[in-house]
Amino acid sequence: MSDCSRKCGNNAVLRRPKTGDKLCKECFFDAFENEVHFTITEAKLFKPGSTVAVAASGGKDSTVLAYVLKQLNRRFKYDLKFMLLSIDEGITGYRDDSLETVKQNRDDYEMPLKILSYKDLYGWTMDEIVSEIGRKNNCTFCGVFRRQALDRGANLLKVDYLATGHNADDIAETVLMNILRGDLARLSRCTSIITDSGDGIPRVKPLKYAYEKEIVMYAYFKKLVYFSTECVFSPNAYRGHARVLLKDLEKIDPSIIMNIIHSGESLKVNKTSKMPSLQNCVRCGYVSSQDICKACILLEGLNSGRPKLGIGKSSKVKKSIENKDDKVCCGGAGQCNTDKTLI
Ligand SMILES: Nc1ncnc2c1ncn2[C@@H]1O[C@H](COP(=O)(O)OP(=O)(O)OP(=O)(O)O)[C@@H](O)[C@H]1O
Repeated sequence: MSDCSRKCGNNAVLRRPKTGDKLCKECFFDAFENEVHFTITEAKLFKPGSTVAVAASGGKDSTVLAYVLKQLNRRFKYDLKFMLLSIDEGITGYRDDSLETVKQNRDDYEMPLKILSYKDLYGWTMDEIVSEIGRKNNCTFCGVFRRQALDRGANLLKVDYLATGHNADDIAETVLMNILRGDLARLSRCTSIITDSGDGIPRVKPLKYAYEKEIVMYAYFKKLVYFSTECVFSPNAYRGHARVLLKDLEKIDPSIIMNIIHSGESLKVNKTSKMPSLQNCVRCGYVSSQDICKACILLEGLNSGRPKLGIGKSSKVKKSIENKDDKVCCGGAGQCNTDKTLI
């Protein structure tokens, strides 16, 4: 390859997927880290002196996130403390292996690690849920439970922020998905770099503008240890379509990813559109747009032998629950997410 475009005197070893610049390794690291730093400072993501839980799956995004945050904290004196928070969904041959990677990250980056499991929080592992529901709708359970589990973990650790490794591709995919579904409520909030989990601990996305391809390159050239196997259960089909579409568009012009994010950020929801109002779940207290939150409904279905209960339309679900004696979410087993003492 030719000379580094930054004229540092080194040979370029890569072409940046985001900008097309030909860079040497050091200049790429510098550019990547400076952009994440810019994202953090522009959005005032963290207050100095705070504690941040990094949601760590062992995958490339959260591994790079933990590593870069540590670098930037030292370089720019953010005065932050970090912890790793992992959710063990109970997926044999996938999460058990990736958690070993997270433990390695814990040692390498000197960040304390907390692991919470679905089994302890909800009484079910994903392996058990899949044996009930099959492979078709299992992502619904996993996504809903993980979101709540991360919030519970952040509360348990008493951190000031929860940082996730969502990258630019993830956000652009979500914008596309919400447009395709006509989901205005989600469309209006999916590009936010800071979101409120409902329990007062903000969720932040420092890699919001980092391209997935660059995250992989950064991890590769830094020789970071991460887990790259796909989940053994079926992927979310709808997101899969948005993903394929985005990858095709990226081939035509990589800046399409940023353009989609910026378009999503600029969208204003028409005031006449009906938006759900948020309240607290009457069972577990978690923030929800319905009387009973999605996690409690899914759990109700599992515990009452009707695992598809939470999969359909919410109006049908409500009717079905009202027709049943549903005073106890977990059938009295004491393992449902109404039991806050579990964490
Ligand atoms: N089991 C988990 N425990 C803790 N955090 C998680 C877990 N799964 C996902 N996350 C968080 O949510 C983010 C987005 O998750 P997603 O499932 O989209 O994974 P991904 O894009 O493959 O990211 P990664 O490469 O970090 O696994 C992750 O970067 C991580 O911060």
